Amino acid sequence: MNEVLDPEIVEDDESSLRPSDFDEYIGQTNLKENLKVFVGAAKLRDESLDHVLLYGPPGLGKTTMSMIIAHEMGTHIKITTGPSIEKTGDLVAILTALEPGDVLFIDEIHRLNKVVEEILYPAMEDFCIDVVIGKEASTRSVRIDLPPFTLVGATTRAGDLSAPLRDRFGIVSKLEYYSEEELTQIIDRTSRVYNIVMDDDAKGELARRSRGTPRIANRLFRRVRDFSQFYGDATITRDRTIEALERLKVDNLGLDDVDHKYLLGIIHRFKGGPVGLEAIAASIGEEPQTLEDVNEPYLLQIGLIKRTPRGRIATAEAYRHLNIEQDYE
Ligand SMILES: Nc1ncnc2c1ncn2[C@@H]1O[C@H](COP(=O)(O)OP(=O)(O)OP(=O)(O)O)[C@@H](O)[C@H]1O
Repeated sequence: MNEVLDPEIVEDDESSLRPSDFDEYIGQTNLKENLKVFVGAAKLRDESLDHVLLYGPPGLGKTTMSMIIAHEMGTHIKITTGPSIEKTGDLVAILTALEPGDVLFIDEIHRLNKVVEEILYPAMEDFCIDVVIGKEASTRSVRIDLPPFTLVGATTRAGDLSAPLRDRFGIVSKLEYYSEEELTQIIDRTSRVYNIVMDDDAKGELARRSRGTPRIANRLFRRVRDFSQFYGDATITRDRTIEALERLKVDNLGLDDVDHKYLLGIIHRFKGGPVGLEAIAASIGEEPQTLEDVNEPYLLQIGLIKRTPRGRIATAEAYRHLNIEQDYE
């Protein structure tokens, strides 16, 4: 059973697409194969799994993987987010309601406030918490034992985690962007779940334009399906896929409007860089944090930008992709 503790988290259309066990989870092979061993060994010892930290760009399957861990361990998962745990009392309430072996998933764990975070240290290490009760002169600290549980923390910014918190995770793993082939398999699975026929080359085209990210592949799949159904196609073809994606302003590398604004900003306003993130963000009216977490990792991965100590640079590849002549001075 999944229990969502944060009212801001909405179980959307995505939930029907989530793979439920290791075998259905496509890609992230290294992480998956290692977790199979750790889960299997914990089950043999009849213990809870050690705490797991998953980091990497959004939409790569951190939440999905934490649900699979709970499923494979034969336990329940409670889902919440760092910013929604405002007071120590909120966390104490969550921890004391856990059943033995439960998985507690905290998304955006880097956004936990310091005081709340400190409660987690003994909870993770010794399965206990110290709670202060009473008022003024009569305050005393009471130790509450917790059942053994597994904390799965997810973050897009592992670097923002404090060292004491990071060190308490026994398993730390980065999720990588998916290859075109893996995304094609994910799209194939999505088309079967939705019972929609899609040509193989249409799947390949969609995979190429999904920025290595399953969540984007599934979102774009739904939009392409809209176009195809609206125009009465029996199957989704490559031509329809390209037409739909062009209308959604997703180019042949999967770059969207914001990526284009970002690259054109560096090239036209800052002569190709180097330029600091804050300056680019201000010049195009976007949030620096979103650019850093969402846009830049993919642009770096496909080699359109470089990060140097003096700032971001648009590479020759970026000029070629945007069809702009590079002006060497
Ligand atoms: N390996 C995978 N195989 C098949 N589908 C996947 C896989 N990983 C993710 N998905 C699909 O992508 C969607 C997004 O995944 P998920 O919500 O787990 O990402 P996330 O990394 O937790 O993102 P965020 O941190 O932004 O919440 C899921 O609903 C699921 O349908």
